[in-house]
Amino acid sequence: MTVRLPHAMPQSEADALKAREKAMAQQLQRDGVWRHLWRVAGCYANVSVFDLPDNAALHDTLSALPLFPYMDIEVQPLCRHPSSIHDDDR
Ligand SMILES: O=C(O)CC1=CCC(=O)O1
Repeated sequence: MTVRLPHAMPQSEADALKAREKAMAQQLQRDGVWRHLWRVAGCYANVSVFDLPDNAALHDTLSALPLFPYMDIEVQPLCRHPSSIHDDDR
């Protein structure tokens, strides 16, 4: 996800959006839905792993994010690799 806030957006509006995004992201992590959240070094972007039952649920989750209107999102479907030794890849 790459965040592209308009330069003209007032700082207070941007700060409020980021605070709502953080609260939702942390709740989704507690719920086990947002499994990984990594900053892309040097960019206002992240790489995330979501655990959801299907594409419709992923779309509903992503489009409910407060920053959704201001993000370019690229989705790559993942599934368990047969050689993985990590239980949490299931
Ligand atoms: O900062 C970002 O990459 C966008 C974002 C995702 C979760 C969050 O709190 O901010």
